Amino acid sequence: MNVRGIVAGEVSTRTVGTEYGDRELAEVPIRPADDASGAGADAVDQPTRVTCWGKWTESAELLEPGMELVVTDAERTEFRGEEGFSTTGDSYVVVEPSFLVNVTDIRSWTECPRLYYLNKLSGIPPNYPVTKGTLVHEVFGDLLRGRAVEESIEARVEERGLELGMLGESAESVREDVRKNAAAIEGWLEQGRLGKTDGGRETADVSAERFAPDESEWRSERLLISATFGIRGRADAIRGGAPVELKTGKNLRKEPRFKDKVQAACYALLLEEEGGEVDTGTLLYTKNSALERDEETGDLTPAKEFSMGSGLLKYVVRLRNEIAAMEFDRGVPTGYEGNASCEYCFEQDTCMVVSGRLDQESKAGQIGAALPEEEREYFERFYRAIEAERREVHREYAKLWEQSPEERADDDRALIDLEFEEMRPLKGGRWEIHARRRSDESSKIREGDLVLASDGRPVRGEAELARIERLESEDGGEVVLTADEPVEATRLDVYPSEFTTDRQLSALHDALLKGSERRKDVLFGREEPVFREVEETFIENNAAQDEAVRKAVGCADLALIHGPPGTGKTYTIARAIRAMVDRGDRVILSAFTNRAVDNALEALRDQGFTDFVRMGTESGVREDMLPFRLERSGDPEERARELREAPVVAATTATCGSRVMKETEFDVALVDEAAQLTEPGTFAAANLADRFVLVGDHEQLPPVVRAETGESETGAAGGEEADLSRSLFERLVSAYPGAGVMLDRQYRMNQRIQAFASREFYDGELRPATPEVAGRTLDDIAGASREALPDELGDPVAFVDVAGDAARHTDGKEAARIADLVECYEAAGVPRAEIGVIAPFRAQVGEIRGRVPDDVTVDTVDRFQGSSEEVIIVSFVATGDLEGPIFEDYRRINVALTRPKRALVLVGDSRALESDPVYGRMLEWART
Ligand SMILES: Nc1ncnc2c1ncn2[C@@H]1O[C@H](COP(=O)(O)OP(=O)(O)OP(=O)(O)O)[C@@H](O)[C@H]1O
Repeated sequence: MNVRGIVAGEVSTRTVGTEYGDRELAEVPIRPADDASGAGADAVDQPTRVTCWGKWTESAELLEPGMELVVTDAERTEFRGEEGFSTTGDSYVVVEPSFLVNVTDIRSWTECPRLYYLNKLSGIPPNYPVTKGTLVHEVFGDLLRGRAVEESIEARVEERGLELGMLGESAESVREDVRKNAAAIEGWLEQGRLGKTDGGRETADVSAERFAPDESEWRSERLLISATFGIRGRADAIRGGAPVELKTGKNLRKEPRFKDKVQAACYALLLEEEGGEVDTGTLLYTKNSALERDEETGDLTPAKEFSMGSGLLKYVVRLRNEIAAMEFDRGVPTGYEGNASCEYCFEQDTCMVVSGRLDQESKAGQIGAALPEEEREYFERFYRAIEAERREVHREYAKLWEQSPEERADDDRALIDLEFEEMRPLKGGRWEIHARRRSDESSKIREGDLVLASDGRPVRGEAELARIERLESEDGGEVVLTADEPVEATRLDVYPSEFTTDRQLSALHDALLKGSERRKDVLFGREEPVFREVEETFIENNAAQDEAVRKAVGCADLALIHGPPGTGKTYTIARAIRAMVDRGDRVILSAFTNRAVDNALEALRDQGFTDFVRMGTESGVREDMLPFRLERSGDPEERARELREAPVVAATTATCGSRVMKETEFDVALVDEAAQLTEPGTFAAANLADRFVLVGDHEQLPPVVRAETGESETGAAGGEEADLSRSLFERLVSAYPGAGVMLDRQYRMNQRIQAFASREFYDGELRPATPEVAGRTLDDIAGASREALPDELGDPVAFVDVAGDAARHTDGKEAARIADLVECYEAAGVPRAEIGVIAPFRAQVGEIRGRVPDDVTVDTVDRFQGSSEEVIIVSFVATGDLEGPIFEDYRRINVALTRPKRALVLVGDSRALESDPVYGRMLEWART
């Protein structure tokens, strides 16, 4: 039986005499979880005790009250009349099982806990050995899938042209390198095909039959997630049910390296959880085959097998527990936890620098002066906040097994209704998977997303990471996926990714540990930002825009452009970039979303400037910008030159944090949608340049933060997450008002429409740019007339009162009324595609979508930011005395109300809305 619960008090350890001699035990008081399978109904919520024997005391000693604990194969015990549980010989003790530790992290933790931490901080370094390693792995996968070796090498090296070019490598020398490593793989596969083992001592007791390499027994790259052990990873390959790991280094001993065994053992655990029996692991050291026998002594066989004992499996779980326990309170390892020797460590210097700069205790010691206290404190705060985000991502993972498929679908986290149709192998070894939808349920899944495609069981079944190439929303709609491995997909799940957390952490690290002193002086308020006088006039007809361009061009450190809705941010950005390029600056243009990046490029093109390259994936970049997209594959030198020499490079902030981009430098970083970026998220772009210009509006959507603010789960005072929800843009606007300009003339809304937002959010300073804008109405649209509208919709701003029903997140009556309104506008001659409907909850979005024609855009506020329509209808789903916030915060209301150009209709329950002061004022405005 498995016991799961929350640690409810202090753990006590002692030694007792048993019939086998003295043994250690640890007693852990726990509160069993509701679903504790073994606890029995009567024991639910009753504190009880788990006794952990022997080596498991090490894990038990890591426990603190509040942590979660799982003991597998526990047995019920009674001791002095008290019931409890105890570990058995088959048990595993798992600390904080919902914290999913990566297999590669467990591997670096065995080398040194500090290495694990350093890897997390600085991300994967851009260097040739890393890229070569990836290439060899890719070729390995290809060979297993039956691709010819030369073809694979050729194609894989070509694909990484840009990356290799930035590292200064030539295609020919890389191919040669990879070829040498691939020889080991090929030789080994060949042996396998002949039904032989490699003859090493470790394999003597492994029968050849068991590994009789029937092709169907092979699988390359397999994503494995364990709910029980809290471990996740991608195995390089699985042969006859056992893990095979590829290492591009050499190993001249008979035995695999210990850390490599640990890694293979992790995969073995993951495979065993699926029901297999794993008793061997194989490590393939590809460099061995590239060595000359007469120059090296030792065992040159690349493949080394070892037998997988239960002792090793338990050991890796204990290692994993150390990581999970340390991460519980987001601690920082010192290196003393392990017994590695710093002397032989390649990372010793980095380790000492990080310890020195952050004044951390470390086994390697410290070098260099510590950062000023405020910077260390800042680092600490943001580190913790980012790690809190990571925890939230892990919680999302846990939902993969905690929620039923229906619950996941209701939560918009999965499409569970697919009918699998067919799979086709693609050139290059990938697969194209076709399926059809059986309903038109909404979900968060979009084209271009990476999802977990499965046979219906994302954790225990067949599951693969797949990209959505096509996703039709209606019943019977087509779904096309591409994946490295075939999977008969009937279900797609949102794949929780730590990508953003990882990138934020390394941007934070780079900003503080590698950033210029001058930049930090300004960021930390020790020096004021400096501006050069710029005499030139850039924009004749808009004084604020013109000043914004002058600030952007003249800043020595930073400039801030505050752009309320429709004030020409994009136009100003394009003008500023041209002015900078004229002065000889190289510019990185970035934004939070692909859409904003493409919009800014479009504005540049409209202004006659096209000397830019667009970084991004094919599915991320908008079609009209694809011709400017920098192809990653090709000749290394050529590709790198294109990136290094372009006067303007455009990419999302996420891409700015990539390894390739870290190899480039710019004079200026111009970042749009900066108010939606966290501070570290902003650094990802700003780190690449000497100066930066942020453009945004902190009165619209803030950065998306998953972790809740307030009390943190450890009970410590909250607030650390709050740092992430405030953008650097917002902080700097209030710290240096003089460094910013607010664009105050809007080119979008009729005067009536903008009045409320101007007063409520922009101190009344937002005005229509021209009389034409101020006086816009539906009559300006060809074929449309306000005359044809019912009286209540005659004014550009209207309110339609619909008494709320009691439901929390939907309102059918309101949805029906909105469908009527859409018809009215259509009848009055407004094209459907010019009508947008905004609702606060996804459920209501679904409710409305079912009632209006497809070409009317219906969505939540977040999806509307940055866009506009002729007519906007807002559904409030307000009810009762407004218990919860409708639009989460008022900034969302600002976004909703500023999307329309010519007509705005608010639909809601006036009694409910009046109970809130801001909505009350909104009603007053809408009704006058
Ligand atoms: N100085 C100007 N003179 C004439 N037209 C302008 C000027 N500035 C902006 N516009 C026009 O106003 C419209 C809105 O500008 P733009 O798209 O740059 O706004 P934005 O602030 O980026 O909008 P959003 O709030 O949606 O991000 C565009 O059609 C643009 O061409």
